[in-house]
Amino acid sequence: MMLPHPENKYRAFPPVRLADRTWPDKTITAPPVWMSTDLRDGNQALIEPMSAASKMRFFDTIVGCGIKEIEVGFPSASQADFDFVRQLIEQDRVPADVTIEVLTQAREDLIRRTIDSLAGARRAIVHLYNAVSPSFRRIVFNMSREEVVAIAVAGTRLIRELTDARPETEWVFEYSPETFSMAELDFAREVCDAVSAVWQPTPERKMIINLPSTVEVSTPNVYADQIEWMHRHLARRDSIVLSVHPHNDRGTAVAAAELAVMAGADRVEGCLFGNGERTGNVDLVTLALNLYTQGVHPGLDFSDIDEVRKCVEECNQIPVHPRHPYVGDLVFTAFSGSHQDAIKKGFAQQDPQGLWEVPYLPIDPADLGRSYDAVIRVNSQSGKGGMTYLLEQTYGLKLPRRLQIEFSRAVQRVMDETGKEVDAKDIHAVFEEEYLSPDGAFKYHAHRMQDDGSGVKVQVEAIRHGRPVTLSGAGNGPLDAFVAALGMDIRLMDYHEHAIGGGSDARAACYVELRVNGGATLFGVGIDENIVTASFKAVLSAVNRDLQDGREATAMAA
Ligand SMILES: CC(=O)SCCNC(=O)CCNC(=O)[C@H](O)C(C)(C)COP(=O)(O)OP(=O)(O)OC[C@H]1O[C@@H](n2cnc3c(N)ncnc32)[C@H](O)[C@@H]1OP(=O)(O)O
Ligand SMILES: CC(C)C(=O)C(=O)O
Ligand SMILES: [Mg+2]
Repeated sequence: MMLPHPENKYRAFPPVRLADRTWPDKTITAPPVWMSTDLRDGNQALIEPMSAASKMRFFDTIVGCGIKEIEVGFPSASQADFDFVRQLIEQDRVPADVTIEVLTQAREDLIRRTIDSLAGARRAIVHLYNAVSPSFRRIVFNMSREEVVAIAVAGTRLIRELTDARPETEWVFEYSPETFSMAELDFAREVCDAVSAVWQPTPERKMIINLPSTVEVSTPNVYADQIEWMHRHLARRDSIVLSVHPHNDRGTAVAAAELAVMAGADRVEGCLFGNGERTGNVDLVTLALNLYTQGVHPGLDFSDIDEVRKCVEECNQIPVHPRHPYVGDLVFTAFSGSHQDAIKKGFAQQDPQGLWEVPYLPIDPADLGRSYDAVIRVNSQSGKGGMTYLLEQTYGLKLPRRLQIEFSRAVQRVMDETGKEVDAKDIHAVFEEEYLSPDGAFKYHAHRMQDDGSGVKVQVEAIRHGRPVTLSGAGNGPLDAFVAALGMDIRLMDYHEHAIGGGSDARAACYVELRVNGGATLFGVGIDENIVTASFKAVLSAVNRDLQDGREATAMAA
């Protein structure tokens, strides 16, 4: 089935005539004022609006993130919203540097109730809105342009009158021409100018004009043009905080907000992780961290982002998507081999004091309180990089390169069988089974060693096929003597060792690559508190693997 033809049902949103637009050449060098509307726009979009306890928990989390303006509800809409505002004020829950905000329609009874809800507030933003776009004027209000302007002006006048009568509160006024994104620019300006003419803001006592993409209907460059146009044409611009409020209907709210700030916006309204009506409000966390990765501090704290997410998910009862920027479960995870390889090399070479340069990771997960362990995950698309990274990070095992290649085949076999992702524990289990298995033909028991300066003699007590045996040999060093004691055709091709852990718990890991009976080379691994014992165990590990592979070894005949 094809989608029906759209030409007769939908039309393109017209571009803005702004040939001398300046925003494309701008960069963002300072954060905007952030306003969280989680408790209003976010809350009104929930299947079940939050309880007072959840709202309070969410409020404290928003404060903890460092957001200084918080829209806490629509107090004329319900007793619950009214009571929550009262609770914040009466219980003195609002820190001195935080301002609460409330929304109201431009209707007299609603405005009166809204102002009542704020009695006793130290500072408050009263947010008035009415829709201005042609379709809303026609479909929702059945009003002319003049009548729509009159609603806004009357609402503003009443708020002015009511707030003037309560000078104990520091009042800030915000006006939103709702549906701005779909409105004629000259009319949006006309309404905003009419409102600011009533409020009479000054550079010392600014008002907020908030230009929402109530519904996102165009590409973000068009929204940026709309904002730049308003930025240039609004009356009393020096007395106005120009705010934007993008929704995400086309999935480009973050881009729209960023371009809008480049176009002159001073302030952004949104929600944490992008909750909100329909496809959501713009995600403040993504915006803030996008800035952070450009070297501009957003002035917000997401250093324990998982805690913030937990609160938001529990209060909203909506999970954050696993691929959500910065916070999703899978965003610091690489499954594919070439990504894992590059990330592993990046971490190894990253200068802790230098510029962040780990491939594929635009941000250091540690900055967000997320752990490196979550970075690499292994499934059938993965190469050796991921699995060896996990072994090193979790178990301190630093496999030499050729062993990595050999071992990755063993892990791949397991994944091909199960078809599932494996974690560090699973990988370690495969490693133990392959290299450290106690079930091999040879088992080390004990050894004695003599070094007379000209050579080394060893006597090794071992179990071979369940029977105790004593093996003796001499050589240039312990390993040479031990290989001689085995009486087999063995060539030592490569040898690596390193310590695991430190202090009294330290152990040694030895990796040997042997050619047994002229066959293909293979690795053995030994781990022990004693470095010599670890090397003997590594040789036996390789020999056992050779025997297991069904290759004939001279030892079998002995
Ligand atoms: C884009 C946004 O997010 S805007 C915020 C939206 N949020 C909410 O609506 C949540 C809270 N709202 C509510 O609980 C209710 O809508 C209330 C209590 C505010 C009002 O409820 P009601 O009185 O039943 O009115 P309702 O919401 O249905 O609004 C419809 C009426 O308000 C008028 N209206 C709508 N918006 C506005 C406005 N901003 N200013 C003035 N009048 C408005 C409509 O024209 C309509 O009038 P009509 O009945 O004469 O045709
Ligand atoms: C009230 C306004 C600002 C709003 O939420 C919107 O237009 O999306
Ligand atoms: Mg909104």
